[in-house]
Amino acid sequence: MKAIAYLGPPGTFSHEAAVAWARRVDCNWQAGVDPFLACLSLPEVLAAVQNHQAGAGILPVENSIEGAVNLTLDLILEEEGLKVIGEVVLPVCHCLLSRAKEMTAIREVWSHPQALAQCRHYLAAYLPGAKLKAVTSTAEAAREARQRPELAAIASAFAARLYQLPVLASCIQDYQDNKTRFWVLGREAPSLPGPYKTSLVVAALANRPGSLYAILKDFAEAGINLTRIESRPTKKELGEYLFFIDCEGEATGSPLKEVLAGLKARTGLLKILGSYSQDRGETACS
Ligand SMILES: O=C(O)C(=O)C[C@]1(C(=O)O)C=C[C@@H](O)C=C1
Repeated sequence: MKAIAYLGPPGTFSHEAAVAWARRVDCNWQAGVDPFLACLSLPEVLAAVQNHQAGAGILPVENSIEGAVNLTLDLILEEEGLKVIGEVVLPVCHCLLSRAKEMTAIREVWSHPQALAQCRHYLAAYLPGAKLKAVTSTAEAAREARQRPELAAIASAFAARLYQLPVLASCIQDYQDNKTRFWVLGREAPSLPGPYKTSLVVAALANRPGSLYAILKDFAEAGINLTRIESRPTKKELGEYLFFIDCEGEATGSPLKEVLAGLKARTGLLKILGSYSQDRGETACS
């Protein structure tokens, strides 16, 4: 079994999602071999899978507070050889980690931009004077907070244990039931029980009235439930969009198979990103 690549360093939420995925697929790891590969960025996670350094890669795709992770959508759109082989829905409980003796001693708060955004109200209420700094991951911020007591990191309880940092406050996200959904990228989906989901990207042939409606109508008439729709600019013309759609069912099974065949003939672009076992979000918090 090859490694699972994730956004590092160790202790990120992506690391927790990688652990959850390894448990789900019941990996039989070789004793003494680290089954996880920490990468510096999302493009590096993808590259590790592309060049066979890793068998799977974990990419955050959406968060219940902040919405889409656009970089992931753009990376997967350009990707040719890999597909979405799974998903992990992770509860995200943010903690304030610091060696500061009291809150008034905190001069800076570091974290991943998504985490800073998810805790916007807390930061405005409790640390209004602190300088906010966006870094590559929550664990990177925790690593720095270990070195500098005037700095606090927003990161997980898992990172607090790993970097031996005091937890000054926990569950500081602006909405309590915070979750991030990750895609697992790879070559072949493992055989896991259903229900299944399919992710795809579609673009209308022309920018005219009813073109998106015509796409959605096919799903509705076939009784297929859409679980998500997200638009991204085509990057070619202002006002032109691609639609990332997640729906229930497998691309090779009826009635989705017939709907996709119909769409292929009538749309400007149809890219199937993958069919995979649905995660009902039962993964436990760190
Ligand atoms: O920095 C981390 O811990 C990550 O795994 C990245 C990331 C993200 O990109 O959204 C993952 C989950 C949380 O939403 C916050 C940050």
